[in-house]
Amino acid sequence: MSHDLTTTAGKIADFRDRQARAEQPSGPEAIEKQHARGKNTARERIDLLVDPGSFVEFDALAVHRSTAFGMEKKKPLGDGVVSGYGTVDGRLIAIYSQDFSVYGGSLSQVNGEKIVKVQEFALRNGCPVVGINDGGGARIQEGVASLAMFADIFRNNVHASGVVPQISLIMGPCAGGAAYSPALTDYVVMVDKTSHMFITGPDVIKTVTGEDVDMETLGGARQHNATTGTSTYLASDEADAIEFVRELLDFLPSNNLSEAPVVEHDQELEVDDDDLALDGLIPDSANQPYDMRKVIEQIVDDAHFLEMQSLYAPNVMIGYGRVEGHTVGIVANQPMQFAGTLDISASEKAARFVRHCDAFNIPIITLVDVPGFLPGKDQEFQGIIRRGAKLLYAYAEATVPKLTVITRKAYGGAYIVMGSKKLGADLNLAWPTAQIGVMGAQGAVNILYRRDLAAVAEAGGDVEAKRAKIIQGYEEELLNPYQAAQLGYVDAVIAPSDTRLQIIRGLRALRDKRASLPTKKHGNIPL
Ligand SMILES: CC(=O)SCCNC(=O)CCNC(=O)[C@H](O)C(C)(C)COP(=O)(O)OP(=O)(O)OC[C@H]1O[C@@H](n2cnc3c(N)ncnc32)[C@H](O)[C@@H]1OP(=O)(O)O
Repeated sequence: MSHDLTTTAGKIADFRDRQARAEQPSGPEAIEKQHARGKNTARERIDLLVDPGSFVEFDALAVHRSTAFGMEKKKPLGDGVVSGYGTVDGRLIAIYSQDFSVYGGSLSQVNGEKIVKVQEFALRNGCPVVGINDGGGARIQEGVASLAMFADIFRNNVHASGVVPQISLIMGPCAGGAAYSPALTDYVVMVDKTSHMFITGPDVIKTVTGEDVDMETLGGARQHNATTGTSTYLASDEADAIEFVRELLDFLPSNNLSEAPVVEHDQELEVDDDDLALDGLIPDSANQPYDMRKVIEQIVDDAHFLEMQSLYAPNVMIGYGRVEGHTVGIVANQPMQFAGTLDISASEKAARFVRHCDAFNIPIITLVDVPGFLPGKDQEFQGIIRRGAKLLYAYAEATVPKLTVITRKAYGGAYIVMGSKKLGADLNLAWPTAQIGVMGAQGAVNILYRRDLAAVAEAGGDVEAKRAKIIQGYEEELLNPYQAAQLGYVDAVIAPSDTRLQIIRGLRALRDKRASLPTKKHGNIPL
């Protein structure tokens, strides 16, 4: 519609037209097509995420500059990404959301510049960035101009890492090099069935290797949550994904110089019945599992634990809770899964979480019941030495308050790794059921008493009775918390029922902790 642009009314009307076109750059059919795929539009997603009416858009009228393949004839306003800032529970976030209806949400030079603008806004103003991905990667028609924008985005991702939280929502395809931007961010939330991430797609794989694989198997949300560890959370639908992100943001500070929001919480400083239940948690037999989640839930306010990567390496649990309204990061061995051993996946999962907490001033509570690193050729050949070392590195490097509670087993290298005193934990507590030692009784006795046991066998004696006796002696003498307590490597042995109160007091005491590392450009974590 043409307006009389010599008048103010005409100019306003023309502006309104442009606004309307920018809101629906591909028309109502494209919106219906998106809905038919079970997906929201780019704008609907932003509306779901931010507080009502808080979104302020940047570059709604931007258009691409390409002329290849007749592109000049189709220049949708906004160029395939909606970007700007808004608030979540009143706190500022920067946001961009790819619009699949415009050139498949692909990244052009112009819409890449829009994303870069949002990243730079976040870095300057110290707010989290949420990127909603639903696109076909580099815009093919723009060639290297598009690839170069990815380089800008990746560089910004890296520069923002540890300065502002970065969260990626994958709500459609995220393929090729494009997948590396989410990979560089702190959290990757995927939606079951409708989101896919891969570096090379099924067609390329078929051509190069001859393998047949479908998109869901190759890079679906379940695969990235359970197998690759790329994704933080498997959302059942888009609303669930957005709810998770809103809650996650609530646990995090806006940047590395600010504190996470503190929630009013009246904390009872008396041992209550739920605390007392922990006294009966540990089974008499060291081989019997129990659910470490019960300990976590007893420690955090309202038993509310927001777990990250719950489907990946479940032998270690990581996530956020609050204690007296303050955010804490929890790292906990889970005896219900592979006896709580540390394998490569668990080590890497926990290491990255510890580093994230450290970057954002979030105290770390470590709950230990670990029989050791997972033995086996497979783990050794895949580099458990190099990759397990990441967790050591992360704990030793972290300067935030670190509290460790040993509930049962803490053997060998795994004892050292899991927030041990000499690795730099501030407060180390152990339950009377703790077994701190170089290894479990069975292994120790087999090594130390091999000859004695062989001699008994040769003499026709009862080897098993002898073994049981030595094991009992070993357990009584060495597999307890008291040697560590005598040496000062645990600060106190406490009743399980005292754990919540001790953690509250410990966190209060450590609230103003100051610690720093030697000045350097950066360390060189084994990667
Ligand atoms: C650095 C990097 O990013 S390298 C990666 C480069 N990108 C890729 O390899 C992915 C290319 N795209 C695809 O494989 C597919 O389009 C998918 C998987 C993303 C989506 O598949 P579908 O859901 O079947 O959608 P479809 O293929 O019809 O694409 C939708 C529209 O987006 C367009 N489109 C998709 N990807 C791109 C792209 N990278 N550049 C330009 N246009 C694209 C399609 O041409 C199509 O346009 P049309 O509606 O005008 O026909």
